[in-house]
Amino acid sequence: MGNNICSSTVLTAKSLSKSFDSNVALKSLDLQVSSGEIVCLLGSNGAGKTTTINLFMGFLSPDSGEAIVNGMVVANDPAAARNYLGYVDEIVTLYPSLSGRENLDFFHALSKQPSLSDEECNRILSSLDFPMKALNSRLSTYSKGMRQKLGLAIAVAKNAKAILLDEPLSGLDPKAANDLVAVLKSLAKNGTAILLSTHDIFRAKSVGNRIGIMTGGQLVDIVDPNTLSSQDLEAVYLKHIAEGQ
Ligand SMILES: Nc1ncnc2c1ncn2[C@@H]1O[C@H](COP(=O)(O)OP(=O)(O)OP(=O)(O)O)[C@@H](O)[C@H]1O
Repeated sequence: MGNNICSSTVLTAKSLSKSFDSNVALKSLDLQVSSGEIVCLLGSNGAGKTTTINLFMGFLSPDSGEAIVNGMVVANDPAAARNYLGYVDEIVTLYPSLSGRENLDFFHALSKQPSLSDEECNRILSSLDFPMKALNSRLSTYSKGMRQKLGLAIAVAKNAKAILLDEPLSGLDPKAANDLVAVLKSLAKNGTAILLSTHDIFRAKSVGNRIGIMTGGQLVDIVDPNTLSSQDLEAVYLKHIAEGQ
């Protein structure tokens, strides 16, 4: 992990399973993500990545097993578990007619924190390399990369122990994707645990400390990207996908 933060487990999945009728979306997932660590879930459509994130967020209840956040079983009190979490989904669901600052203040208030001073707001947004001149513009004028940074700012402002991102790289241009990777690395360096889903093998390699490969609702492999070239990682991924079909 290469930082001085004492690492501890923030996210744990224990034999976590979820089906929708007869469709097994997630089968007996065991996974841990520690403070300061970035874990990428890589898998094709329908592999179970979003279901995993939704179970950690408490948006879904498991059929069996447990999603645990900072020692709390999420299903016992999803709202309390979410106090420790930041969440950035693919479309970054924020209020389009409010400004960036108004969105930040609104979501910050929902997490029952004291209001953010201008100084704190500037410090957080600058650390995420957010273009400050856009802060008072309506969200509907923001690019996806800017909305993601605002979503991350909401997480940072509430001191989230873990941030979960569902497909954050899809639809980003290469510079915005590079920016996001840099921001996520810097958040992890400061001790945040990060779990993200992606289809992008090469970005997963550049951002992840570990890469979990999922197919058909199962975590079939966890690889250390530092031990593999991009080509080898792609070959391992494609082999698992072929075996899962
Ligand atoms: N709310 C739901 N109702 C019914 N089936 C669902 C629901 N959510 C997910 N599924 C099914 O569960 C399986 C896993 O879906 P999931 O969204 O977790 O996959 P994913 O890896 O995130 O895929 P993608 O890359 O396409 O987002 C799929 O077969 C999907 O159709």
